[in-house]
Amino acid sequence: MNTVTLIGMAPLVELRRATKHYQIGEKPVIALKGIDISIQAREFVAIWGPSGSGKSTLCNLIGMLDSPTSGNVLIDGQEVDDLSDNARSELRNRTIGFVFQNFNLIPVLSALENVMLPLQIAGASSAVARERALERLTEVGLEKHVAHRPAKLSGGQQQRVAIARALVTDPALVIADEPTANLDSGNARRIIELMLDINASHGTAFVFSTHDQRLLESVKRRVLMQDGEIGSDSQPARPGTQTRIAGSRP
Ligand SMILES: Nc1ncnc2c1ncn2[C@@H]1O[C@H](COP(=O)(O)OP(=O)(O)OP(=O)(O)O)[C@@H](O)[C@H]1O
Repeated sequence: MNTVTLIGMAPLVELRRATKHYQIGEKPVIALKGIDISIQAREFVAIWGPSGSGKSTLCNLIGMLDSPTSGNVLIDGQEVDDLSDNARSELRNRTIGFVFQNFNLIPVLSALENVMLPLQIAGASSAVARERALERLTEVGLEKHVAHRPAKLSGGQQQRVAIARALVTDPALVIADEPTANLDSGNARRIIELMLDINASHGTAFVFSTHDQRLLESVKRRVLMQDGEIGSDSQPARPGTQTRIAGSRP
């Protein structure tokens, strides 16, 4: 499996002094206050922190789903702002896969058809899409459930389908925004373990967000968000760094 397609000297994704302001009526909301962060190829990064601290906004900027109010986003050293909308979408589709809190599967399609879809949209034949989708569903442990529609699957199984779908185009990076928010603690842990396994075996980089500190035990690089800024408890990307889990929720 050819997962990592961008292996330049530059980070996979870099944000420089990125801010994000929203306007609610008259009231401005400053969601990000000038973030500097680099995600390297093959990294596994947890973005954690309390509700409203800016985790989703940060994930959206890293994944090019949204643009910063000021500052820069670079993908493999290339300024995203310099790209046309089409070039930007093409780069995003080629580089990044997404997993969402609500799974976002298409209810009338089977697990297999859901996973085939990104490849078919990208122009792959049904035969190729089917073969690759089956491989990914097998990797996430769902080879016996390929014909099931989402409603016939548990939450944990639906999220596995969503992970298989995110991986099917062989992205260098998967962004998972609160992927465990709708799962019980056992399934939540298994989803994190699955992402860690895929990261270790295929080199796919992962950025996932959570407000649940208990899910951070196995994750070496943790970025703490606090009021739109990166907090001082964040762990830098250093191989072998393992940190003590602090006792209280952020
Ligand atoms: N589309 C929007 N319009 C207005 N304000 C927004 C919008 N999206 C986010 N915000 C605000 O920006 C701040 C950061 O929100 P964000 O969703 O990034 O935080 P979060 O840490 O992901 O929170 P949660 O864990 O609850 O999802 C919050 O004050 C939020 O209300």
